[in-house]
Amino acid sequence: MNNLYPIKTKVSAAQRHQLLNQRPLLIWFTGLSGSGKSTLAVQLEAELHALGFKTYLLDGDNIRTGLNKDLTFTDEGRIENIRRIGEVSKLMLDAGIIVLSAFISPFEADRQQVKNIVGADNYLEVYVNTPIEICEQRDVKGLYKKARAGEVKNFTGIDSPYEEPRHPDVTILTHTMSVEESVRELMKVVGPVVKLKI
Ligand SMILES: Nc1ncnc2c1ncn2[C@@H]1O[C@H](COP(=O)(O)OS(=O)(=O)O)[C@@H](OP(=O)(O)O)[C@H]1O
Ligand SMILES: Nc1ncnc2c1ncn2[C@@H]1O[C@H](COP(=O)(O)OP(=O)(O)O)[C@@H](O)[C@H]1O
Repeated sequence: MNNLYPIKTKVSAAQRHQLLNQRPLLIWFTGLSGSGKSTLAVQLEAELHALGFKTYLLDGDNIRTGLNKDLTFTDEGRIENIRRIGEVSKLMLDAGIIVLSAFISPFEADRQQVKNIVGADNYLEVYVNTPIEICEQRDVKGLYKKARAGEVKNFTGIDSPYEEPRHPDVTILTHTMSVEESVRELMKVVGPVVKLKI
């Protein structure tokens, strides 16, 4: 750090967390486009919120249209996208929030970097493992069709790589499970970590 002197606040992270009465956590969803990241993150957030947890969902639409609107889908663009999201997540965790992040995040090194940024204890990786054939059949946004036609370049799984997570905390097979079953699986893992208030 060059000539930078971060201020020392009077309120500590622990005090903020105590006031909110929860343990912050980053729930990091990774998977192909159309795998089910947003669907699961939206539903899981709704369930946590209904139980009284303070949450925030970060996904492509609220980040790539705002903070990261200068970034493309080249490898470099994706690397910087994930780095910034890791830093934003860190700030939100410091504030005491349970953060749900839904980004393709195709590179293992970048996911590891996020884990390092926020601290391993605060990071829970969810691999939304849906075969590309199923994602392509779903084609929720019509992007696979465009990518096959060459109208969208550097599309993940077609002409841009997706590296499978090596050690995900949870793997969800959306092609064999309903959304409800998948969220129940997630709650089983997330619940004990954030210490459900029941
Ligand atoms: N070339 C290319 N490859 C992949 N995805 C593309 C591309 N162009 C646009 N989109 C749309 O952008 C969403 C993925 O953005 P992410 O920020 O999650 O991508 S990444 O993590 O930086 O790889 C992705 O959203 P999801 O379908 O929710 O994954 C697409 O809607
Ligand atoms: N078990 C499941 N979990 C998540 N999505 C599922 C599941 N089964 C079917 N789907 C469907 O798959 C699609 C996933 O789209 P979306 O959540 O936008 O994916 P992504 O955010 O990864 O691009 C949705 O239409 C959703 O209804």
